[in-house]
Amino acid sequence: MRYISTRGQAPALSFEEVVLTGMASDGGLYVPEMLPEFSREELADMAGLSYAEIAFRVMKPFVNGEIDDATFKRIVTEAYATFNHDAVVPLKQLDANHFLLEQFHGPTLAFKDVALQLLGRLLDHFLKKRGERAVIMGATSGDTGSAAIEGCRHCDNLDIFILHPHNRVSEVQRRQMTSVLANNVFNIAIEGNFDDAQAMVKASFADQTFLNGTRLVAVNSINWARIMAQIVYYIASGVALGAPHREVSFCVPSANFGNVFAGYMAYKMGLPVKQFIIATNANDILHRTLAANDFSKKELAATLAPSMDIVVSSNFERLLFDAYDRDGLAVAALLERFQQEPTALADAPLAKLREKFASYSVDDTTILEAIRDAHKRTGEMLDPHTATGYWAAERARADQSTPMITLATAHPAKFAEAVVKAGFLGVPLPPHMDDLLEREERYTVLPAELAAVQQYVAEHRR
Ligand SMILES: Cc1ncc(COP(=O)(O)O)c(C=O)c1O
Ligand SMILES: N[C@@H](CCOP(=O)(O)O)C(=O)O
Repeated sequence: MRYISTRGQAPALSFEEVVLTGMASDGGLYVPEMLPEFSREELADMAGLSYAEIAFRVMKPFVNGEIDDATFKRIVTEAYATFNHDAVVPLKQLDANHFLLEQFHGPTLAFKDVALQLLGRLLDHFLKKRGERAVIMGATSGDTGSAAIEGCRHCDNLDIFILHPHNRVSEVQRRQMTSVLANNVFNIAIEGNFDDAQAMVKASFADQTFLNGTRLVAVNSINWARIMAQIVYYIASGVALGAPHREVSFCVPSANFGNVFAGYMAYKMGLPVKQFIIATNANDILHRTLAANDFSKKELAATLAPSMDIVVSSNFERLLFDAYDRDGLAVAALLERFQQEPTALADAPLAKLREKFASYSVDDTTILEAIRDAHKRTGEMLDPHTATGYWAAERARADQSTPMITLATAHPAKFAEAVVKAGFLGVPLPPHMDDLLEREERYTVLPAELAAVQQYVAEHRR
């Protein structure tokens, strides 16, 4: 198994190399040259296995023998032992055919833990084996940051720099990052938005001279290992609800598109999926593109679902690569146009996407309505991101008898503002975060300027 760039001009990499990098040198993202496929029998055999065992089976072909089976199994088992639910991502039935896939039982209460508990351990494994150090630069709209810090902070070979948009993440999210006072963890509050932070991280991959030869590694979903780990829960939840013998659909609160793209990979690997519903907040580029072929930037809006306040959706590039029949040059040309001016997809790729994907955009008022409605109908308290998915799924499934699995991407305790605005008293933090709001914080505020950020990283890395 080799990994190739979505823009077709960068060297192919091994699994180890792809884990230890970020973007491809041509500005693209890495994807497997060929996807492994599971037969119906192999899928059926996974029903009833532990999450760690399914994870091992699903990810083994991607690892390609570059980690021996016993070691990889240990890494996977340790990663998922950090979750406080035996099922890791349990399914909760809301009604006859609507299910929530609860992805917030990890250490930092959002779906990012599923991949980052694994990625931290993979980085530790490969860096120790090589006797190398590395610098992590990550951009976060609130959830990736704490999950990356939690997943990687025990790796002494890593210095972790996380950029979050100043005053645009929830208090709980900020404190989850800034109260980690380890000497290899550096939080930078950017005077800008998530897109600014993500652009600076990507620019740092494109020109790494400021690091004088030290390796730069990504923890965002531009790193293929993030997607790989996220494929697992689609397969695990699908087989739990009867796949491959029946189809399932998924509704995914989406922004940077890593989560739903992982679902699409699961489908391409053999999981029978009828449809993917993409739910966005008011930052609706994914919805506009699918519904109206309007692939254009719009000013970023601050919403009640702040982790999805993203305009430039990184992983959409991976889907475009597939939709454009893996023509890297066509993808590169489209994305260069997109950076300059409003653009549109060609007819054939758009038609291909519409075969499998539908989309909804959910504004703040509707998010609050969805939180209230879900609570009244099912007794569940949803976080505002999950609420976008719940609302979209309820609309989308009106014409479907297929089980609908809505991804519950975060715990409501992380987003008190929305919960209170919806008319509730709030949700307590779990015991391991009881004193979060009293913990000491450490972070540095910087302007949204690449030179300032790179200078900070160069000066502070150990
Ligand atoms: C809680 C939550 N839900 C949904 C999303 C959207 O996921 P993705 O960026 O993979 O589309 C994010 C982050 O982007 C998130 O933090
Ligand atoms: N919502 C994310 C944004 C970054 O997405 P990623 O999946 O590419 O890491 C966050 O919470 O930081």
